[in-house]
This record gives sequence, structure tokens and C-alpha cells, in this order.
Amino acid sequence: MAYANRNQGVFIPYHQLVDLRSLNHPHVTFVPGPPIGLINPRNGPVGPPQFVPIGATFNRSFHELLIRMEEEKSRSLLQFMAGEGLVPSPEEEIKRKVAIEKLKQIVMEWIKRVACNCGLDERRLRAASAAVLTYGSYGLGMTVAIHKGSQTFLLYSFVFLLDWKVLFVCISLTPLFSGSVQVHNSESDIDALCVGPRFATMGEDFFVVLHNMLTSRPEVSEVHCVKDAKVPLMRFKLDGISIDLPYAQLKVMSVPENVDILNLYYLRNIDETSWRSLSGVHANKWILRLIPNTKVFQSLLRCIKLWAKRRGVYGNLLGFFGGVHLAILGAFICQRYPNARLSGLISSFFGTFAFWDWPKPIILQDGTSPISGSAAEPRSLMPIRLPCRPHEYCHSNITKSTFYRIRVEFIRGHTLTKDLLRPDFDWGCLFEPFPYAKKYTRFVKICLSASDQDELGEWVGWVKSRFRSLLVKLEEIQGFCDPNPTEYVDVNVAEPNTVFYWGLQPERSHFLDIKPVKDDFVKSLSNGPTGKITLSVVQASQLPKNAQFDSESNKGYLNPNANLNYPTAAG
Ligand SMILES: Nc1ncnc2c1ncn2[C@@H]1O[C@H](COP(=O)(O)OP(=O)(O)OP(=O)(O)O)[C@@H](O)[C@H]1O
Ligand SMILES: [Mg+2]
Ligand SMILES: [Mg+2]
Repeated sequence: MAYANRNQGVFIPYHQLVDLRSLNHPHVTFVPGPPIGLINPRNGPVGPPQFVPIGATFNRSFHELLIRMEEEKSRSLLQFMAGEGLVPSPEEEIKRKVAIEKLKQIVMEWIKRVACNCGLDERRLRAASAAVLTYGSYGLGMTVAIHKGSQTFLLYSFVFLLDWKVLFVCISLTPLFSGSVQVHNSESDIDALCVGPRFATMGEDFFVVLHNMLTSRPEVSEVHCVKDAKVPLMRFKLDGISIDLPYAQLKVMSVPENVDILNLYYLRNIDETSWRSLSGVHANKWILRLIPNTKVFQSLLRCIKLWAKRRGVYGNLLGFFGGVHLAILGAFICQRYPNARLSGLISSFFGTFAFWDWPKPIILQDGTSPISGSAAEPRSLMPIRLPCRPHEYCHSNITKSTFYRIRVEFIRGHTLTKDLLRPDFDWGCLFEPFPYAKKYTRFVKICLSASDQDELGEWVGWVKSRFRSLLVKLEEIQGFCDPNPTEYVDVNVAEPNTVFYWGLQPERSHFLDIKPVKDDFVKSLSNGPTGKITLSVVQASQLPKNAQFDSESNKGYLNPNANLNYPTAAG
């Protein structure tokens, strides 16, 4: 809590400020004297208090003053994010919307064809319909759009000039372009669920008929079927945009384009796989329902995603966070601090998770069930529960190394943002790229290559899906391994290639016989697409230039928490 002393000023544990406000704390009037000092709620004052120059505002109410400062910091954060150039341009946005419209048209054509193949009568043929529902990060940003580029938007729709329907969608979406927020960025894929009626099967109609229709289109490329995943899907590029398309089959004869997927009528008797495929759409709908303020949530999510990517802790296949994990963590903070501004939420995000008592699970409050774990899913080191029935935990590939890395990053985030109201605070430091070359002396280099780009995509996807076992193996031998999720290209290799550099524990990496590790890993890759793989141990100086990032402010930052030691091989 905040406490005041006429002689010493007012001390506020910063990440609790929002608590005070949500409790409707009575205004506190400042007395003349030393200005605000910020203390760490866990350990007491941190060094000499860092003063906020509130100058002539001593007599303003505490509440108003804090809000004003938080708003200023939030604005500077939004400016910072805009300056990073990661927000998709209006042109890119139109391209995405047009791609989705095209996909909807293809799916509609498909369902008519399937209905025809099934020999449905004229009336049923006419009524046959299937839907495409966007979810994932794209779906989370759909409710509100961001740019003020309505003219460009319209112009573009003419440039694309597909047909009247696409044009109509573009025109009808134009008023939405009024300065709000999107969650995805230009690198994100589009996650779209294809929802079909009872007569359209997954095995034949989706994975064969629709697959063939997609491959025959000139604007579609790199179509891959991922049939043996928990959520089977087709992955392809449409107009150059990556699309993940799983399938859910409902037990109805026709699926309206705007099907309400939370309506129990549509969910009767559906099979297990369809249920799992629907969970992404369900999760999004619930997240958006449970948060108090969509716009602030979307801003927060964009920021923490950028932070996770820059700090090397984004990528579910490598044992880090995926988009859904961060969306739930962000929603959790928004629920806890419903009145906080963006900057307060960022500070609370790190303050909360830096000290979280893992593996205590993160569960969004939905006002229904008492909080309980799910028996269905084995607990991960950082369990995060999906906010939709059957309330499973998000799938996670986290290992003890990635758990360590994430916790260190949370603590770093907390150290940097706990007193972000100080005048010299700069958002840039929070988002500085992780300086791999400075942190580790040796790396495992994993080079994947294939004869063409298309084959390489398939090969890399397959190997990445098996990466966890390689990471666990290296952990067994080395105690710690940091699987940098960034994909590099080795310009000295003639064939199309993708390269990964995984950091090895500084104290343990003098000797590593990589051959048996490679042999073991290669065995685990035998049932999938083929390509070349080489594993070697390289020095930090052999990293490509763009992986050698080093910044002034990273100097001296090695392990921000003396109690958090590198995991050891023994556990
Ligand atoms: N590990 C997981 N556990 C549960 N659901 C998941 C998991 N991974 C993905 N999903 C579901 O699939 C959706 C799309 O996943 P995806 O990996 O594309 O992430 P995203 O949130 O869209 O982020 P990005 O912008 O990186 O694409 C998620 O929003 C989630 O609903
Ligand atoms: Mg996605
Ligand atoms: Mg996806």
C-alpha cells in the first residue's frame, strides 16, 4: 500500500498502484516535501528512491496525478510501437482481408462441389454452405481495426478488384479504420477455421477435394497437409500470406457464413477432432468476453508479443510462449487491473509473473467454475488454462531451460518497468534484442537444407515439430541450452537453407560430442519429409552478423537474479 510521511514523501509500490485505483482508493493529497519515491514491494526501497519531478503538482490529487503520468507513459509506448514499423500497413491489411474473402469464396465453391458429389437434391444443393472463421492473433484483432487509411483502403479494393463481394466487404469495413489496435503483425499467419456440414468429411472432402482445389489456384502456393497433429490442418500461402486452415465438421446440413459457434445447437454430437479444431475460435471468443477493455488488451498483447520476440522467448515449438499463451497471460492481467492504463498493465504484467509461484496455473476468471486443474492434460512447468470448455491447458513444449529463460526475462522486465514513471525511463530497453553472442560462448548450429524452397518449408516444419526432443537431449548433456527461435540463412551453403543457433551453458560447453546427439535426433525424423541436416558446435564469433547484436545497456546485465542459477544436468 502507499504510505505517506510528511518528512519522507510518499512511497508507492508501483505495480500495486492499479490495485489502489481499482479499489477506488480515496484521493490522497500530496503535502509539500520530497516527491514520490518508488519502492519494490518485495524487497523494500531499491537503492536511493528515484524521484518523479512532480513540481508544482503537489496539490493535485494522488489519483489524478497517477492517471496522468500513466497516460503519458502509455502514449509514449504506443508511439514507440508505431515507430518500430511492425504494424501492418493499410495495404497489407487490405491484402489480408482480400485473401480471407478469396478463401471464403473457394470454400463456398468447394462445399457446392461436395454437395453435388454427394448427390444432394436441388434444394439442399442450393442451401449447402460452409463458413470460414478467423481466430488466433488475427481473430483477436478483428473486432477493432487500427489504421486511419480509409482512402488507401478503398483505393486498394479497386486495385484488387476481385468482384463486387470483395469490394462490398472493403467498403463496409472502411468505417472501422479509426485509430484502434490490431494484435497480429506483418509476420503473423492468418488462422482460419473451415466449418463444414455433416456431409463434408475431413479425410476425403477436406484433405483431398479442397486440397486439390487449392493447389489448382495460381494465387495459392506451398500447400501442406498436416494430418497427424492434434489439430489437423492445411497450411498454405494465398497471395503470399501464410494461412493455417483446420477443419471442423458440424452435424447440420448447412453452416451459415456467420455461424455462432458458441450456440449449443451447432455443437451437438460433434467428433473429438472437430471439437479440438473449434477450441481456437472458442478460446478467442471467451478471451474477448472476459476482458474488461478490448482495446487496452489488444495494445498490451501487441507489446508483450514484441517483447517476447525480441527477447527470444516466443515460439511454442521451441519451448517458449505461443500467441495463445501470451493472450491468456495478458487477459489475466487485464482482468486483475480493470482500470489500469497500458503502461500500468505492462508494469503489472512483469511484476506479477516475475514473482508467480509456478507451477500454480494461470486461470482466467469466468465467474463459473471453482478454480481447479484439469485432469486431462499433464501439468507443464508454466500451466496456462484455456478459457473455454473442456478447460484444458494450453499445449506447451516448455523445458527446464526455456522455463529458466522465461523467468529471467520476466525478472528483467520487472526490473526495468517497476519504476517506469521515472523521467529518464525509455521503452527501448525493454524491447532490446537478446544479445546471444554476448551471453554464450558456444552454440549448436543446426543447418537444414533442401533442393528447393518448397521442400525446405516442409522439411523445416517437420524438424521444428521434433525440436523438443533435441533440446531435452542437449539439456541432459549440458544442463542448459537456449534454443534461439530466430531462423537464419547461411549464405555459404548453396542450397536453400534455414539455420538455428542454440546457446550452450557458458560453464559447461567446452566439450560436446555432437555426433551421437545428431544420430539420435535423425532417427526421430525418419517418418516424415526428407531433407539434409547438419549439427555442429560453433563459437560465438562464427555467428552471422545479424545474430551478433550487442547494445550498451545489455552490458553488465548477465543474471538479474542472483538466486536464479542455470539449471543443471541433474535437474
Ligand atoms: N499450444 C497451444 N495450445 C492451445 N491452443 C493453441 C496452441 N497453439 C495454438 N493454439 C490455437 O491456435 C491459434 C493460432 O495459433 P498460432 O500459433 O498461429 O498463434 P497466434 O496467436 O495466431 O500468434 P501468431 O501471431 O504468432 O500467429 C491460437 O490462438 C490458439 O487458439
Ligand atoms: Mg497465428
Ligand atoms: Mg497459426
